[in-house]
Amino acid sequence: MEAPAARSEGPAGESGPALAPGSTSSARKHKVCVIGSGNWGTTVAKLVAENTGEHPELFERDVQMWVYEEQVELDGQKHKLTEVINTRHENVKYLGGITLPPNVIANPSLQDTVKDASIIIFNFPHEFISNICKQLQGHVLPYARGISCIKGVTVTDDKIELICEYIGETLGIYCGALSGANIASEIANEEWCETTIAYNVPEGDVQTATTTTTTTTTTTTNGTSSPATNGTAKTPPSKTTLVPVPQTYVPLDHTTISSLFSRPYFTVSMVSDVVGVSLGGALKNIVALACGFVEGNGWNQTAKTAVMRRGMLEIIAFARAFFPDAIDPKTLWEESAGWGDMIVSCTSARNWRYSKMAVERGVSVQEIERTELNGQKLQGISTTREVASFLRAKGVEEQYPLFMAVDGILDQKVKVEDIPKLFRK
Ligand SMILES: NC(=O)C1=CN([C@@H]2O[C@H](COP(=O)(O)OP(=O)(O)OC[C@H]3O[C@@H](n4cnc5c(N)ncnc54)[C@H](O)[C@@H]3O)[C@@H](O)[C@H]2O)C=CC1
Ligand SMILES: O=C(CO)COP(=O)(O)O
Repeated sequence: MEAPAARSEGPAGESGPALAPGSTSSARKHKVCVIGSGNWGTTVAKLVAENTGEHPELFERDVQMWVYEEQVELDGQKHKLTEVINTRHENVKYLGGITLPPNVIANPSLQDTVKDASIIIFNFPHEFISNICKQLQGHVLPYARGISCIKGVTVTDDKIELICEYIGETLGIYCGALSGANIASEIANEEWCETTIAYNVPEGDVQTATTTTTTTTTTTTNGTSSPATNGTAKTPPSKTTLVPVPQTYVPLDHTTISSLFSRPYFTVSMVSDVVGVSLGGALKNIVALACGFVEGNGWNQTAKTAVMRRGMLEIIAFARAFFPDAIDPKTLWEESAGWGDMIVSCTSARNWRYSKMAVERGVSVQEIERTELNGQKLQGISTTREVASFLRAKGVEEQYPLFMAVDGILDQKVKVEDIPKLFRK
């Protein structure tokens, strides 16, 4: 194996802004890293690294990608996954067959990955959030900003938090959310799709005419902005006192964030509804499991459509009940993070595919996750568990019959064929 790709030179210190090659501006560029290297983590690292390479005036070129280190077998020998990624430029375990840009650099150290990063992209299965955040505490720049691509929630007894809220509070930074109808393998193959990024530029960060904490803009791939329709959403008040991004940096606004994620094959819509974007992505995984169960049971598209419709009603009810000031109902209707994600998740994504397989084979979906996914995770399983336990703690489980039925099916206490009875008046 050839030597691992070298790290790029460190960023300039507070007093010495790094100048982009060929840039006439003295603004300090952002250093970007990705925490997570699964199917979606690696895909997002690929697309942002393409952009950091194409926008040297905005971003440092190299993107450190944290890899949960493991051994992989290649040519009859065991190798560290990080070494394989850095030499073959391919994540052979989680995104085989896709060549990564050489400026994606696999790093087994969490602390080293986030060192000097002003933009941190969080992208790993949500069950690891607490452990990872604990290890990151005290190691991120005080003014770093996050984008969570994670679909899930965190629940402690009768308290529920969005993943981006949890990250923000644990690390003392602001964190937005990216979610949409996004199948990693298709995007890695550069097939076109859309996504939604919810980001409220924190007060005190550099602002431009098109980005404020209360105004939403929709930024297209060509960088134009237009007024968005869902500008009424409010972000839950942050309990954290934020350190502003220093004015020496390139402004960290909707335009810069859009430039980091937009690709010709990845259309980004920037909004402000962090709750709608986060909950749409997290809760649709419960509905996707239900759709797989129903289809695996031999029922067809009409039954599945009923489940999707019922599921969306429960998502909206859940958001209104537990995040009452923050959800903008338009997000779920108009954004990729709403109905778009619901449709793709219930017709072709992993939670649907493997829950269908479980019923067809007569085994549990947990067993299928263990035997068929080669380390990938079905987020619907843990999200269902967490949401059901939260609803029980709140004493409102009867108001969410579909969510609770999925929990019962996972426990083998409810039969798939009993689902229609739950909705009889
Ligand atoms: N794969 C997809 O098409 C999409 C996934 N997402 C979301 O992205 C998030 C990340 O999912 P993927 O990248 O697909 O992951 P994945 O399911 O493909 O991979 C699992 C990952 O977990 C890591 N891991 C295993 N044990 C660990 C531990 N103890 N601590 C930390 N990490 C550990 C593995 O190294 C691997 O990177 C999820 O919330 C998912 O819902 C969102 C959109 C699309
Ligand atoms: O979120 C996704 C599609 O938008 C991917 O869902 P799965 O994790 O079920 O593959």
